[in-house]
Amino acid sequence: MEAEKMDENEWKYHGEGNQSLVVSHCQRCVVLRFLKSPPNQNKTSEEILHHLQNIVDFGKHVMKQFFGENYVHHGEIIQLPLDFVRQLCLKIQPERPESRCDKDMDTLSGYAMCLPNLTRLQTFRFVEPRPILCIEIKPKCGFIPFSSHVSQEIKHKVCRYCMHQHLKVANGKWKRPSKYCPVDLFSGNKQRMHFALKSLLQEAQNNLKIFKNGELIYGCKDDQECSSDWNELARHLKPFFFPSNGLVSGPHCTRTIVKELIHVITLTLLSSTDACRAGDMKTVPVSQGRSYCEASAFNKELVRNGKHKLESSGLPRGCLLYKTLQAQMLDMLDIEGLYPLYNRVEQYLEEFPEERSTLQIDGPYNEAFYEKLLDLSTEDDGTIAFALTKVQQYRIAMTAKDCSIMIALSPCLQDECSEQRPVVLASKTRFTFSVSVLDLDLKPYESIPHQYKLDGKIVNYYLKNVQAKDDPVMSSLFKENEDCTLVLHKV
Ligand SMILES: O=P(O)(O)O[C@@H]1[C@@H](OP(=O)(O)O)[C@H](OP(=O)(O)O)[C@H](O)[C@H](OP(=O)(O)O)[C@H]1OP(=O)(O)O
Ligand SMILES: Nc1ncnc2c1ncn2[C@@H]1O[C@H](COP(=O)(O)OP(=O)(O)OP(=O)(O)O)[C@@H](O)[C@H]1O
Repeated sequence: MEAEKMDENEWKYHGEGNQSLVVSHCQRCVVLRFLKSPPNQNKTSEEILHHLQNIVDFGKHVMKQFFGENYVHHGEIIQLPLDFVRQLCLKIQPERPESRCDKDMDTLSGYAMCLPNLTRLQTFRFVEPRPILCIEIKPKCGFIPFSSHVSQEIKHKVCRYCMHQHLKVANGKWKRPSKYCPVDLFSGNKQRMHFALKSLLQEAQNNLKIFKNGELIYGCKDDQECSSDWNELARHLKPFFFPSNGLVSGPHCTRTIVKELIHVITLTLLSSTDACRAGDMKTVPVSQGRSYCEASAFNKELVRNGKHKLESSGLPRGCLLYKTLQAQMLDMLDIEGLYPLYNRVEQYLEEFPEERSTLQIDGPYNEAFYEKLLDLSTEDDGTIAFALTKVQQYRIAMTAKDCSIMIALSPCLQDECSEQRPVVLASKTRFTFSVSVLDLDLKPYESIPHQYKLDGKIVNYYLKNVQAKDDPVMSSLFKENEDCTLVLHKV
């Protein structure tokens, strides 16, 4: 891309999260990703460049090893004319959701990341006439903590996402709780995965978005403005799934189309389209801990029907969900076991601040950094080296718990499908597809105390307001002492 010929009119607002804002090119399959920061907390150009370099290095040298070459797109840093960036910022400002405007896009440094547009198929450089559907899923944490450091029994039974839902609804972040449970999605069991995906379609929150030809057609633009009209969605999807059947309509048709969509997403999520270095590394056995969440609506339904055994078929080793789960499980000690180790590192840094760079706390995220992550021992020998390895592994796990998966699908005729491109079959169509992972920015070392506090809040809220209400004995105990934020232990 020629930076000097940049024209803001060729770019449009695409989306944003808490840390970055993304614009897409109208003709080419690329996006620009800009960092964001709170007003009046602008970083210097050098700091922005350093941050972006860290993001690229981390994707290239670390996350590619965990996820595989094809799934990760680390992108490159681009220096843009400041005038272009300022004009672009003005142009897209009206498109931005209000809830994201507490932070401003960086317009002072001129640096951004240039990445492939993952809402397009990865084999095409230019926007092409072929219709493309893209499903973005932010799956969140797919396992129940197995660490012996966990102090509350509930954490061994109910997953963090399901507990967190209650706090989020109470705080007004979402109007309704979602029935989605990540442990079902990561189970590898098709029935459970179908249920999880259907729940995401019912209440997308910030966990599901659907794009058609690069445009958002389903999901939340804003925390307030969510599109969840299945009839409208089916209207968009019909040409993809039933290209020659113009007559089918009505609720039955909507359900059929949504079912087809869920089926195709499940198959692509279970497909293996890449190998990776860490794939051969023995990380954490998926069988550790409980394989289902007690709060999952799917599980509750089974229990209601007198069935008590939830199946988890396990994920195929090569699929992106498996790799994501393995990376998430680098959180072996849980934040409760990790926090004292973080404090050990902090204490050491207080004594030897000059060691911060040798310890690679803030990078560089290179081959040496990756190599140190491979030590999976959990036996604490009291050293700073042990504490640091666990802290860095925890940061990787947190990153994998917050990343998103992009599935791009394009219908193809039988003779069009080449052997190089994976294909997935729906009942009336076949699709070529690509699966990628995005938002792999390493979570900051400094966020660990926040994680510790948030964990306590989520669990306490759940115990006090949800579990206690389900349990008459607990409920009366809480009523007797409304101030009690302390957690009750089983006797
Ligand atoms: O802590 P969580 O699980 O609420 O995750 C945060 C996300 O909230 P979510 O629960 O997905 O709605 C949150 O997403 P939203 O901004 O709420 O869409 C961010 O992704 C946040 O990451 P960062 O700290 O900005 O890098 C995420 O924070 P991290 O914990 O990943 O740092
Ligand atoms: N390479 C890409 N291709 C297409 N769309 C993208 C790409 N990168 C990001 N996006 C879109 O932009 C949105 C915001 O990007 P991203 O998730 O990286 O932001 P973030 O601020 O880091 O997120 P978070 O809030 O999770 O920290 C994504 O949800 C996705 O829809």
